[in-house]
Amino acid sequence: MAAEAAANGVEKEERQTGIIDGPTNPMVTPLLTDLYQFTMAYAYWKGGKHNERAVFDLYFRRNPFGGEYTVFAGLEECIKLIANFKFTENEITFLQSSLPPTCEGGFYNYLRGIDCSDVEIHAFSEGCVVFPKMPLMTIEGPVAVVQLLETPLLNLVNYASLVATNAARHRFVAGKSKLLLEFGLRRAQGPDGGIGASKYCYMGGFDATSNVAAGKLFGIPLRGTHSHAFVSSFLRFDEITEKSLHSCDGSNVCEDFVSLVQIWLRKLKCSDSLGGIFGETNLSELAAFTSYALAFPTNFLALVDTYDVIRSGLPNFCAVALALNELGYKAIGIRLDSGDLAYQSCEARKFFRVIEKEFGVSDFGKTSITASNDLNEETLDALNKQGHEVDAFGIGTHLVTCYAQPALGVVFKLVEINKQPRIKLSEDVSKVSIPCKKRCYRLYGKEGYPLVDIMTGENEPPPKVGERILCRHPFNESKRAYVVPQRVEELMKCFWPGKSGKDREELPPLKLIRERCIEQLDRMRPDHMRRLNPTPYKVSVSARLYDFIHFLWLNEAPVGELQ
Ligand SMILES: Nc1ncnc2c1ncn2[C@@H]1O[C@H](COP(=O)(O)OP(=O)(O)OP(=O)(O)O)[C@@H](O)[C@H]1O
Ligand SMILES: O=P(O)(O)OC[C@H]1O[C@H](OP(=O)(O)OP(=O)(O)O)[C@H](O)[C@@H]1O
Ligand SMILES: O=C(O)c1cccnc1
Ligand SMILES: [Mg+2]
Repeated sequence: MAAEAAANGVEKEERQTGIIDGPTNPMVTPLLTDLYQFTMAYAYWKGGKHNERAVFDLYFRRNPFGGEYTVFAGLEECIKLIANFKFTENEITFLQSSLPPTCEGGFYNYLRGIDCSDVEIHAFSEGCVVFPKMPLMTIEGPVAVVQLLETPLLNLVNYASLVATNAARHRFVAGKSKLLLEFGLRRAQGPDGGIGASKYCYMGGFDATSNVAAGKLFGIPLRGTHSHAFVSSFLRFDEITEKSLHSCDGSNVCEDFVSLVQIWLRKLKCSDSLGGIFGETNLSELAAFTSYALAFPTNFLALVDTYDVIRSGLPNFCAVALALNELGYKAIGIRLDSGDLAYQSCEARKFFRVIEKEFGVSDFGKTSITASNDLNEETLDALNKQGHEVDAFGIGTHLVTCYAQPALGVVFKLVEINKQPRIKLSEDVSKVSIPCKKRCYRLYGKEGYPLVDIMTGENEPPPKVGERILCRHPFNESKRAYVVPQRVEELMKCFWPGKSGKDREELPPLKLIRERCIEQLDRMRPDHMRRLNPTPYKVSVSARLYDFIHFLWLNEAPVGELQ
């Protein structure tokens, strides 16, 4: 394992060519592709076609999760791959042993020499809200090289965009004021799934992750509580040997914090307003909470459902929180991880408010309530409908595994070769590709909302503010509309100029991408965003592009013969 890691390190060093770092995951190499990309590359090379200039579009056909929007994610990792795309000798040797022995040696010399310096990439900015059929990325370059990129680019964009969209959808249901914590690492599809989930859930609007490696790699805020194991690991109070605690301002020391907690529990039991709600609480749980508070007096948050939330966890938490309060500390709150989260959160809030009033502890009623346990869009929606008092949600399995829809169908299709537009036909009209190298615009209406996205041919004049333009459904003749845009936004920017001499768009830090994503989602018309029967956002082509698609379609489709 160590030798392998060292070898990977050497390979990585050998590969570094650009000023852009390599992909986050060292498994992302030019070999992370399907075999058929190499066999096609060989056949292109053998046929002398490998340097023909090709244009591919990367796009998807349907929004995920029954919604009408998608968040585009994964671009930075794509550019990191492109910037460092170079075969190592070791990889060439492996390829030589994997392709048929009839493949000529000259091909491997060709592979040795290739990189992405002649590849040009235009793309939407990462974190943008995107829609079906629009090219998210356009990749232009020597056909054999771009062909090799198909699988890794799809791999880097598919899950990233899916999980970022899932996160955005969870944020939408939870509401802006809630703290959203991604807790999915243990359930994610392997280490890369876990790291990717943390990065892209943050991008899609989560506030923090429990994944420490992701915190280090991407600067995502880290948050966490503790587990049931910590609570059940305690049997008795006398396990706590170091009982002293400095007051928050350091002015005095409480020599026996354990006794102070027990005094507060008795006070709670005797309280007029709380009397009768609980009797004997679980004392091993109280020992666990006390010990945790001694370890983290400024960050005390307790998981209260190990034995019984109302009869034990809640009063035990409050006893510790009030003892901390006496020393000038403010407890953070509780986490609920089972049972009826709406009911329990409301009960907990009542309990906190009573304490605030009865013991005069200001803001105790606002003590934070975190909820977790198999949460998803539906449960968040159900909690909202019932009414709840949860301030923060910890979400794992459903979020990171994209349980509701495990894949986004992003595809990579040839749209032009040697300046000749190409089309892929299908019985299923939604699968017909849109030919040509294109330009993409978002047209905004009077109210400031995006109205429609439109694709035009590369050399068509762009839509102009205040000028009426016909927007046509790419395949359905009767669906068309005139639009007078109040604002026109060109959507694709050059992220990798190749030899074009264009400026390269900078890759922004994750935090800025997240801000862009949140801002774009906010700017959408609400009916596109609602969960039930959202209105589809219109994606269109110019009249000229429409005519050209259908001309090419007729040209390429064989005429049937009836017998
Ligand atoms: N008020 C509520 N309305 C709708 N769904 C809820 C509500 N409260 C909790 N849930 C959801 O109900 C499900 C309860 O699951 P389950 O029965 O497995 O948990 P539990 O038995 O309470 O907890 P555990 O088995 O983890 O101790 C979870 O998916 C949770 O998110
Ligand atoms: O439920 P998720 O959305 O995946 O969130 C993460 C879960 O992971 C932890 O416990 P774990 O599930 O490991 O054990 P538990 O089911 O017994 O709580 C935590 O207590 C949450 O319940
Ligand atoms: O910090 C937590 O509470 C946490 C982290 C991961 C999974 N479940 C909970
Ligand atoms: Mg669980």
